[in-house]
This record gives sequence, C-alpha cells and structure tokens, in this order.
Amino acid sequence: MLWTDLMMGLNRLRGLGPPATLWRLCLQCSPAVAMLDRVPSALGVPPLGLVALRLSRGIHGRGDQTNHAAGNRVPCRFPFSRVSKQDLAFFENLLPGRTIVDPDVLMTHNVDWMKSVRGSSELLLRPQTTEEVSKILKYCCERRLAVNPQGGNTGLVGGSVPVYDEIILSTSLMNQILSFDQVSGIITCQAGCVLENLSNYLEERDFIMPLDLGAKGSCQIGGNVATNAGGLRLLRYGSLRGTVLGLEVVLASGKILNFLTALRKDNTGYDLKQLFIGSEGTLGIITAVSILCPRRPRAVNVAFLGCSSYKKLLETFQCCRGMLGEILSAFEFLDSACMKLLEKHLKLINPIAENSFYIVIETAGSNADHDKEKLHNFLEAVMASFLVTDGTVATEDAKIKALWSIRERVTEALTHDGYTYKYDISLPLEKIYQLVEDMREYLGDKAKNVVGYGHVGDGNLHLNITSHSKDQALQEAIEPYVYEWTARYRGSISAEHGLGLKKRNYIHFSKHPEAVALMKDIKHMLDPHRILNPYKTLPDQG
Ligand SMILES: O=C(O)CC[C@@H](O)C(=O)O
Ligand SMILES: [Zn+2]
Repeated sequence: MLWTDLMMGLNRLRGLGPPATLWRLCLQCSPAVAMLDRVPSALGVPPLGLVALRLSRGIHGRGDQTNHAAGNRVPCRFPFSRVSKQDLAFFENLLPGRTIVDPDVLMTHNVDWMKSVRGSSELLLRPQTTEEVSKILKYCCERRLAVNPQGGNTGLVGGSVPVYDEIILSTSLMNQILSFDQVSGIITCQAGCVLENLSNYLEERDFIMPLDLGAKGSCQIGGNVATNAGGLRLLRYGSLRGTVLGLEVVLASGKILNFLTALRKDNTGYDLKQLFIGSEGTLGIITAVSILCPRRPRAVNVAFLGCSSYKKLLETFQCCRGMLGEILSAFEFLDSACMKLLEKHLKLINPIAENSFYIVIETAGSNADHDKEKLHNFLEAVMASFLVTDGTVATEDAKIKALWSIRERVTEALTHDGYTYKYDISLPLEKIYQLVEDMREYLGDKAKNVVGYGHVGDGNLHLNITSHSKDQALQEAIEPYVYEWTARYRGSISAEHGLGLKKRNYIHFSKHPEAVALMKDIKHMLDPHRILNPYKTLPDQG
C-alpha cells in the first residue's frame, strides 16, 4: 500500500468541529459569575477595615463558610491577620490602580474554573515586577497576612484559589518575555506569560514550547511550573523538571532567589529550583523561568485509531514505540464513554468507526518523507495484525487540530455532564484501565458516568466520574477506594495535577510518613508563618 492509498483509506474525516476554544471561553467569562450569583450574599461579618470601601452588591464577607457550604472539607482558618485600612493604603501606594477590591472582579478570582472550590478574598494584587512581589510578601509576612498566588486559575485540585480570605496575588501582568536565544533555544520570561502566547512567539522563530496542554489559552507558565504540569508532549520532551533550566522565586520573607541560569549542566550542590517546581506556590512564588525549547518539527502527523480492547491498545503502543522510535511525540487515549460525551455534549463527530478505545498518535520530525514512511509501515503493521480496527491520519494543520481537539476537549465535555470527580493517577501501564473497570463495577448505578482517558505514553490515567449534582455519599464511596486501589499497585494519586486543597489529605497513599514530615520541615524553614498558599499540598495532620 502506498502512503497516499493508506491516507485515502484511513482518512474519513467528516467535518469535525473547530478546535478547542470553548475551554478558553469558560475560563475567562461568565459561568463562574453566574454560579456565584446564586450564592447567598452576606456570608459573614465583613472586616471593619473594608466596609467603607465595599460596593453594595458584594458577596464578600469573612467567608469562613464558603468552602464548607460547597461541601469541601477545609481546616479551620489559621490565625492570620485580616486586611486593614492601613494594609490597603500600603498596597495602593505600592500598586496604584493594581490593588483591586471590586467584588465583581474578585468573584472570578475566588472560584476555580470547575466551580468546585470557592474562597472569599477581598483583595487582589497585580504586581508587574519581581521587586513588587518581594515588597508584597515582605509586608504580608510581617503583618501575618496570608497570600494565594494565582496564575491562569486553570488548576483541577483547588490549589489556585483562596480557601478563606487570603490575598490573591495574580501574576497576570507579569507577562514579559525577557530573552530568547536562537542558538540554544532557551527562553526566559516572566511567570505570567500565557502558555499559548509563548508557543506562538516561539513558533514564529522556528521553536516550540516543550509543554502543551488543553488549557494553553489561559494557563500561565509560572503556574505550569509551580504545579509541574505534564500535558500532551511529555512523552517526547520530558517533564518540566528537566526542561526548566532556571527559576526566579520570591520567598515568603520577600527574599528574591535568582536561579535564572540557562545552563544545561550544573552540578554545584543541591538543585534548589527543583524544590519549587511542583510545590504549588507553598514554598515561594515563581516570578520568572528559563526553559529549554525544542526546534519546531518540520513534519507533524496525527493518527486517530480505534482499538477493540485495552490489551490491543497496549500492544499498539509497544509496536508504535518500536516502529516510530524518535519521531513519536504523543500517545494518548480515550475510551468509548468519553467519545459518547463528546458527541452528546459538544456535538463532536467521531471520525472513525465506533470502538472501545481511541488512540491519538502524533509524530514530529524533521523529514516529512522519512516520517511518512515510518508511519505508513507502522499503520500497515497494526492494521494487518488487527490490533487497530479503523483509523484516520491528518497531516494538515486544521485536521491535526480537529483530531487533537477530540482528546483535548474531554475535560470540557465532562463539565457538561454534571458534577465531576477527578482522579489523576499514575499506574503501571497494564493496570491503567483495570481501575476504570473496577470503579465502574464497584459504583454501579451510583455514578452517572465513569470514564478513562489520558497519557498512555506516560502511564497516566485520568479517571473521571460524573453525577447529576454534587453527591457527598458518592464521593465517600469513591474515596479512599480509588486511593487504596492506586496504593496497592504503588501508583501515584496525583500524576500531574498536584494535590492542592482537594487531595492534600491523601498524600500518604503515595508518600511515606518520613517524606511527608521532611516536606513539612522544608515548608516550616521557608515559610515559618505559613502565609504562602495555606491549606494546600500538605496534609492537615501527620
Ligand atoms: O480533566 C482532567 O481530568 C484531565 C485534564 C488534563 O490533564 C488532560 O490531560 O486532559
Ligand atoms: Zn492530563
């Protein structure tokens, strides 16, 4: 079979919808506001200092009940100070026009994009420079004011919004690219740069970001690094722990740590920047990063394939690694339950015949003919051996985007299905789908849908469960069952999303008590007054 025959045979794309833009819309606009409008106002007694400044329509209050009201188990508020008139005067002097108390603006910053966690902050600060962040933290540390660092607010574990009245420190205005070296491919930029803007900037210069996520239109690089986000290209380019070469971080005391080196190799003592990667803003606020970027591949192909069983999917993966080798850049999957939700809620069209599992394979290389030949041989092999029953291939940009959007928009489709319980699990590859099947059987008709998708190439399953509305009994049935199951196979209960507020108390399923104790010591050393992103990452006890 020739490449063209194969393409014609496989290509049965039937007018797929546009790429994932709705995600971006959801994050930036009204749904969060609409939900908050249903929250009863005057949730508590407002702090005296702010009464005079408050607009009459505010839902603001002490807010100690907001997360409790939403059914989130949160610890009691730590004895932080409350923002006073004097504090406000200090911030207004430091950040004129960027010290925000407008309740309408604060609403969107107080709630996560899934609308599952809600804080009651009354103050949003928008620094533009590292020095401003340093002055804010020094002041907050002295005054014992808690601070919630916030990037694009696209996190999935409640780590990016306040729990009570923490001051929100947004990095959105820290969005400058500081330098880019064409030879080494190292970009240095401020933390608030939106991932997609960085990608566009680099693509114009024939490079790409080593990281790609469904939330790229809103998420910011500082937040990506703070959560050690994985995404769709990790299989090829590795995690941010490898591609981040340098960081600039402001500690709780206001001290600025400048590790903004651009060296590939540096074994001079402990690699301190690693402490901040994945620490979810609990140890310091990342203000700038330098990242090693790969060259933009000259040829990109995407194959969307169907498999009748998970076993066959894994065999396809093995074959794929062997035959595609260095040009393989992604191997992702979704199950048929995900496909049904995409069809039902987003009206996406399945481009191939119905199957139990769907795979998205991407190749990225420097020689189109060479890559085509390899992909052709691989597709021929998996079809001849009946590992794959149907498929389609895209080489043009628009079709590549359309195929990718099927995988990228699963999260969005789930949000339309009801309340979503999200689990982000690392497991040995052969166990990944067994968890979904066991969970389906175990929950029976208690759940509306139990679906599995994720990054097969990285051993990372996204197990998502939906119910008509938030159901405490269902959550208690799922947890700790899902974590015990994961621990039995020595998996991780958070592969790439972090622990945030929602998963902090389950850390023991993946980490020994000694490790957790050491984490607490490190936290105490770097942030003795616990002002940075309190109630997140570390467990309440133990
Ligand atoms: O929504 C989720 O559970 C996963 C989101 C993201 O990590 C993805 O891989 O699509
Ligand atoms: Zn993911």
